Amino acid sequence: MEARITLLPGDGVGPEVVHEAAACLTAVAKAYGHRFHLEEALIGGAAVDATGDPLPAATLARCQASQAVLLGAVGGPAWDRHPRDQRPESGLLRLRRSLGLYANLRPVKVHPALEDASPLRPEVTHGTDLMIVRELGGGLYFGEPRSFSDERAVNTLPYTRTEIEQVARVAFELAASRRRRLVSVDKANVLETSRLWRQIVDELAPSYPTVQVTHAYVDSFAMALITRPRDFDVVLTENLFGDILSDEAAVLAGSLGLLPSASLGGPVGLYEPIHGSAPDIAGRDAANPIGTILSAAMLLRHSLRLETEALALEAAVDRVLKGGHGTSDLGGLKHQHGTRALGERIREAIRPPRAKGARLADSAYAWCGSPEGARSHL
Ligand SMILES: NC(=O)c1ccc[n+]([C@@H]2O[C@H](COP(=O)([O-])OP(=O)(O)OC[C@H]3O[C@@H](n4cnc5c(N)ncnc54)[C@H](O)[C@@H]3O)[C@@H](O)[C@H]2O)c1
Ligand SMILES: CC(C)[C@H](C(=O)O)[C@@H](O)C(=O)O
Ligand SMILES: [Mg+2]
Repeated sequence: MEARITLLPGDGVGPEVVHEAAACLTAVAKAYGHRFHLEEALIGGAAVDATGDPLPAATLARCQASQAVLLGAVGGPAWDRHPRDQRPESGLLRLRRSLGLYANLRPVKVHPALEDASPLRPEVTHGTDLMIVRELGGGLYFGEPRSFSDERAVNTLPYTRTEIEQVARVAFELAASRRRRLVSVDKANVLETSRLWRQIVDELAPSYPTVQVTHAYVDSFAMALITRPRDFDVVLTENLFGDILSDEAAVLAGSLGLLPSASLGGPVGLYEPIHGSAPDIAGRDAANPIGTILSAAMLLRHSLRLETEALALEAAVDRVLKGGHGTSDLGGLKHQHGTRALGERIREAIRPPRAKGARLADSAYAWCGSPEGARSHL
């Protein structure tokens, strides 16, 4: 197939990790006989420096004209004092909103080769396989009124029935196609929007009779997530809670650099690692590219509907980790590499279709749960 994919490298380690993931997409295209047209555009601080706008109109137009977007990260100390609409992060938020993306899928798996990479005990983390479904288009990030002065600052946390229902349905569908457990995380003991959230999740539950639904308060859930992660399957939550809980969940996996994400809901999907621009290691060939490479696998699966190719890329990552290869953030692995060398190893591990020993679906990172389930409500 032919596909147009926009690359948004962004800031800090963004260009380094996107470079490796884009090369993986090219390698998949070659192995499987596709033509991917990869075109770069500016976003974030890089775009502010070049144009004064963290999401230039040309970038948005290019994203809208492609089938999928792969983003690295935005932000960094150079832009921290810029006014809000010229901050790199505001460009990313505008992009998510403009593309109509409301469901952010953040899978968290603990790879058997990385059980010693986490500060948590392997008895706790072993076998963890979660899907965090984070609402992405509403809540505190976008709520009005918002204001700032030296004496008083305001943010607002609104949610409408429609916003809650549409993301909750994605989570229910995913749960139905996975291990049929859904935990909805809120703060209904304090927040009105959380009360509505809980009410709507309960209203939807009878339509998904196979799914066992529970509710949890975000404070105690934050503890449960890292003390008994195997108890959870799909985790549904609002925008800010999902942001925080997914970084916390990275501790289970072994590094923030490992976790991918897919943002869905509109005609064009956005794929990005959950980490930021990592200014402390930027430009040193030290960033872990796996989160971005696994995001590229999600892109193949969700936007291009190339499930076998997605599995092939996930299997390549799996094989490289099993061989003891990683970046320096993955403590305990035998062979430590830079970003580029690890990316190259992963590319070389991509197997063409029907290759001997490909065993794609068996890899530790293989998607669990039918993407069709998620699609039916997107
Ligand atoms: N989606 C995004 O673009 C995104 C996400 C989060 C943060 N940010 C922005 O990034 C900037 C830095 O934020 P931060 O430092 O709080 O968070 P961060 O995620 O950039 O970094 C947190 C820690 O994790 C490490 N880390 C992150 N990615 C890594 C990787 N791929 N490999 C190895 N280690 C990795 C970093 O070195 C750092 O020690 C801020 O401007 C923030 O707003 C952007
Ligand atoms: C950079 C920031 C706006 C972003 C968010 O909060 O959504 C990031 O933390 C993320 O997790 O993608
Ligand atoms: Mg975040």
